[in-house]
Amino acid sequence: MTDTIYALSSGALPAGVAVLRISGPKALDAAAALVGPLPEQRKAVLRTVRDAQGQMIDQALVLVFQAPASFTGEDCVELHLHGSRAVVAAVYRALEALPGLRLAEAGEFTRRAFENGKRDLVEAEALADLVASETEMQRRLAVEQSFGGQSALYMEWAQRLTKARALIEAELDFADEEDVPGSVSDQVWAEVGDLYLEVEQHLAEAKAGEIIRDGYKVAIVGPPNAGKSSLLNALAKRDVAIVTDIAGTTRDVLHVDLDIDGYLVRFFDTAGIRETDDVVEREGVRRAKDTLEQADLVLLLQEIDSDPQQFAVTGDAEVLKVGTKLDQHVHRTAYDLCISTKTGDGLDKLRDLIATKVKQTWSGGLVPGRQRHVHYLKEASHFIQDALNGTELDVRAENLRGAATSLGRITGRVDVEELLGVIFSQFCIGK
Ligand SMILES: Nc1nc2c(ncn2[C@@H]2O[C@H](COP(=O)(O)OP(=O)(O)OP(=O)(O)O)[C@@H](O)[C@H]2O)c(=O)[nH]1
Ligand SMILES: [K+]
Ligand SMILES: [Mg+2]
Repeated sequence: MTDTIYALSSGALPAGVAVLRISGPKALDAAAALVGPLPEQRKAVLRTVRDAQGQMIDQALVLVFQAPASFTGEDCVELHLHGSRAVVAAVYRALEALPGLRLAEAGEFTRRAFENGKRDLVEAEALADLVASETEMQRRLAVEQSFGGQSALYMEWAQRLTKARALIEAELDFADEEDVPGSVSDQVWAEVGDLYLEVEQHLAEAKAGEIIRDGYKVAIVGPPNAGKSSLLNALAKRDVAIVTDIAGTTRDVLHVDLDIDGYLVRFFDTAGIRETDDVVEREGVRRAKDTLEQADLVLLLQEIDSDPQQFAVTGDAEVLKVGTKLDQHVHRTAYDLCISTKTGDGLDKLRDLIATKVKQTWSGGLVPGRQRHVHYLKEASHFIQDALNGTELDVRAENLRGAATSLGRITGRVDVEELLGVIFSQFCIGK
């Protein structure tokens, strides 16, 4: 029999309330052992929680969810206890003493929800993202993927592919017979071609998902003493980086995460880029160049009126030229923007500019949320491409099956053969 599992589902203790969740075949018995007769399901009732000796542990709200109408799809009980470490420890001890019960492993409730068909993989991952979300956009993306149409989109694509395959296979089977229309296949391949474009378009938005989840990466680069670390500190509003008038102060890459208009933006302060014999500084410069290449946006800092920088900016990130120490110079048009960290001049404008840029990265629609999704989407796309370019009809059909299977792996739900049954029941070839 499946173990019955329990764990704290709410946050760190102490807290006003601690929600302890019990799930599995013995959940109801276990809860009854602690609180006596259980309330009617889905009705919160106050009960006294006692240990096996009858000693009172706490008073708690008890909520019963009977299978399958629960988060995990199993019998579930929630105890809303007072959120103290000692209360929770005492309840854990009481539960541990019951046969067939054990503490849940990380993610085990959600895993059971998946196994019992309550959520697919995309929804389960998105739920984890939602719980971990810190910015408004991370929340929105997670909600979109958890309860929006992400899974339905992949399911629909798999369905279209499977239908196309069924039609192609039908043509193979009935090729010699007169009663099958000569070329449904032109139409089928045109539709597969449309689908290919849709998948590619969706894949092209993978970057947006990555930026929302992992942050929009802004590299602060430039020659030594340009004021890079001063800018990082000004943005962070605290002394994160060491600032001195010695050129070559920063060596390690330092970063600060900011929430700008609901987006996670990660600023990286780097070593001033220059030729140097100093081994440590040279490593710093190498890291600075690395950071530059991986950035979504580069802030190229330079003191106004100083000699133009001597290094090439590589990578495909957009570059903003920022003139620094505006308090000591007059504004020059050679820069996209001029700032002074001393007076704060231009900093709001810089922030606004970055906000505008990061907002352009996601329009709020469905985008691949994770590397795992991107992997299978690319796999599906390759299969579709091979199907479109192939010559042997049976090989082409097999590629269509491969593509549908890849899509099915994203949600972990789409059983291609099952889909085939659904589709075949809708048409009447060979009837
Ligand atoms: N007047 C003025 N001085 C500034 C400003 N920003 C930075 N400085 C000064 O310029 C010097 C270098 O500043 P940093 O922030 O350390 O420059 P950096 O680009 O990080 O330098 P490295 O890490 O050595 O590459 C320090 O003495 C700062 O006080 C500014 O806006 N106005
Ligand atoms: K410096
Ligand atoms: Mg510095």
